Amino acid sequence: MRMLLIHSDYIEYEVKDKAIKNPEPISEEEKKGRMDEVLVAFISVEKVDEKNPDEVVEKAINEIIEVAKQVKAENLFVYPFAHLSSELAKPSVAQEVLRRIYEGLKERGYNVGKAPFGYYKAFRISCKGHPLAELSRTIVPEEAKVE
Ligand SMILES: C[C@@H](O)[C@H](N)C(=O)N[C@H]1[C@@H](O)[C@H](n2cnc3c(N)ncnc32)O[C@@H]1CO
Repeated sequence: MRMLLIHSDYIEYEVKDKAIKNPEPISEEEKKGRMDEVLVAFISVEKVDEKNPDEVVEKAINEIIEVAKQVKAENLFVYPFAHLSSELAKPSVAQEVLRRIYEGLKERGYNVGKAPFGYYKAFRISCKGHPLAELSRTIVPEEAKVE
């Protein structure tokens, strides 16, 4: 899994079109969204994550929370983003992994937003620009680590 973490004044998105055959069903109000004072996690779920989705979900949640504490962000935003890797997991696995990350962050008491899965989206983001405002993380299951 590849994550790009951007501490932002705001993130806003607008759904434009379906990008896969069966995108996540969304309501009218979910076609646009905005969150202010937020740590945005752009996430590409990778093929290697299919070896142990449980583990990568847990690791991703912990990584995001660690950065949220460092930058003192209370709002989090999970953004499915298929552009951080050339070895993407199939959509069904990716959607479930992202859903579990979203739910796990909420369970840990954070205010969490998300962008819909499976669409082309326009988005605007305002990065805060401080030294920890732009971070990336790579997460792989233990068994995928080569000696
Ligand atoms: C396209 C761009 O504007 C938009 N931002 C976009 O990326 N849309 C992606 C994700 O929402 C989702 N998606 C599919 N596979 C994956 C994956 N392995 N990991 C994450 N998301 C995925 O399906 C869409 C098409 O790949």
